[in-house]
Amino acid sequence: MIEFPRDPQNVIPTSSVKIVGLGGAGANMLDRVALDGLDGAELLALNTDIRTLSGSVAGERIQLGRNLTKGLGTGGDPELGHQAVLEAEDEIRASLKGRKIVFVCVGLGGGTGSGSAPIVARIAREEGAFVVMFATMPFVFEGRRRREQAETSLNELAVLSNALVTFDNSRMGELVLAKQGIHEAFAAADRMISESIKAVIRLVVRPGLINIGLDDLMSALRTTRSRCLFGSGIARGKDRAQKALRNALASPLLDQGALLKDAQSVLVHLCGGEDLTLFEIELLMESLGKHVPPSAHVLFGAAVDPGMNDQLSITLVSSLPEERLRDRPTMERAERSASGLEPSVGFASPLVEDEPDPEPEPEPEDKMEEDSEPEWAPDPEPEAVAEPEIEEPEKPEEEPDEPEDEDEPVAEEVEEPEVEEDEEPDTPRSLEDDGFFAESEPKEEEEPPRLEPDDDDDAPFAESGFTLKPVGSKLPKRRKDRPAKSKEETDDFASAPDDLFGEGLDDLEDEFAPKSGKSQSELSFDGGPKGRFEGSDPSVFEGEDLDVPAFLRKKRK
Ligand SMILES: Nc1nc2c(ncn2[C@@H]2O[C@H](COP(=O)(O)OP(=O)(O)OP(=O)(O)O)[C@@H](O)[C@H]2O)c(=O)[nH]1
Repeated sequence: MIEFPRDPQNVIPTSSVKIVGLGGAGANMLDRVALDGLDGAELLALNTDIRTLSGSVAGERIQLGRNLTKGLGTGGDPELGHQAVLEAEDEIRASLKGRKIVFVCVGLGGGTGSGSAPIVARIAREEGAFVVMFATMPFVFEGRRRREQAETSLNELAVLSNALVTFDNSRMGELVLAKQGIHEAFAAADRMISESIKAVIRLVVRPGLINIGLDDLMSALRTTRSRCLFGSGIARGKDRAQKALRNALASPLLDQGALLKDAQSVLVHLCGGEDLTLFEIELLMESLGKHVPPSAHVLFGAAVDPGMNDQLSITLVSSLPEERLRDRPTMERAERSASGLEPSVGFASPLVEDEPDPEPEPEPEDKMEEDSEPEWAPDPEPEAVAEPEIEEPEKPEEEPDEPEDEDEPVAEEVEEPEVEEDEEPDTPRSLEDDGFFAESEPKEEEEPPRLEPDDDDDAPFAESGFTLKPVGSKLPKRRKDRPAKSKEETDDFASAPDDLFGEGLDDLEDEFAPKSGKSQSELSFDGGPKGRFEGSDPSVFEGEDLDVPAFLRKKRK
């Protein structure tokens, strides 16, 4: 018999792939991709801020707006970002020349990223590349202005990119615990994005038995105003196909697989070692079929990689229109609320399906398998990688699955989960307003914070599901008479966390300083009973009573 070697079709060499990071957030995402390790693909960082640019691990860096911003950021002005990138257009074009596929990572909402992303997409398209845009939307607490800037840019990107993958930072903030810092929230978001980028690159770049082409990818991510649904899991050993699928569905971006129920197309990629069997593939696809609608267009790809040894990985990519996302939690929360199964707001943990999956699964739920782990593994904390409850019979009393979160009852108090964009306050919310200084409140433990149903300030948290808990009315409001700040101070988010926390502490000091101008009265140290020394002679040395504290003796002189 003559052996016919299968030729991997449509393989894109990694050398024709470039990953571009725009602005501060893009640079951080790029760093994450590089640190997580991605062989072959070249990295290019573009930024106005020379300080951030020089710290980037990207092999290639281009400064934007050399003459315009002179090495500084744009201070949150997308128009400056737009002009700045035009200054470097020739350099960027030269760098992207000949690339077949260009991935662009950007955090929308600031000036450089929002202003330059559409231009970079245009240049890459003009050079003949397929452009996949990974964009984050700002956290809710960043305020309306940033969100509007992000929306404007997103609208342009929807037209200019071939595939647009959006991530909501707020949503990804759910990967960190309430008490973790904002840096952890960003880091968790970056890890998730990095995993998604790597998975998509694997899908289209790695030679496969059944390849997923760029057109398939485009079809899976076609919806313009959508959120990316992504999950990736890996497992080995007995039942590895089932375990890998379960781990992929455990990704918070899939809400335990619940969001796939509305997906119109789902891209599935399997990768295993040389022992990958057809039976495993069939089993896995059959199980997946229970999570996606029968009408969904399932794009399937598979690859054999000897390096996987006995492991099997599955990657799921899909997208869901934003309006569906808005509707869905509302309905689910209302239903659960009515059934008493769930607090009416604040789905801080990934959603659990209302009805258990009828599919009986052999694995016990009480532990994560030793030989399997979700590939994204963003957070060592237990609830982030909790086993999906899709296979368990209904256990209503176990539904709120985060007993360790002492702030959880706060969510139960709120009865009005829905907040429209328009209802956001006009002025950007400060971190103080949103309760970021919970830790600095000394009496936090004694007096648990209460969100009132009519408390508009706190409502955006309900919508976002972001797990940093507000302490509501206990915190001081930003002072109206604060002197105007410079543009960089106000808008350069690259330094925002430190700035904001610093400012916040100042505010707290100011707010709690005595308003009357009177100083606090002093406790008297002398004159009271002296306990066991009562009646004994004072210890006088060189005319000074040593029993009186030194600072009081000084005062008396
Ligand atoms: N995921 C993630 N998002 C970030 C990070 N840093 C900032 N962001 C988000 O990205 C948005 C834009 O921030 P930057 O990228 O720093 O801003 P820029 O595009 O460089 O613009 P300017 O600094 O205003 O010139 C912010 O509003 C945040 O929502 C990060 O490290 N990770």
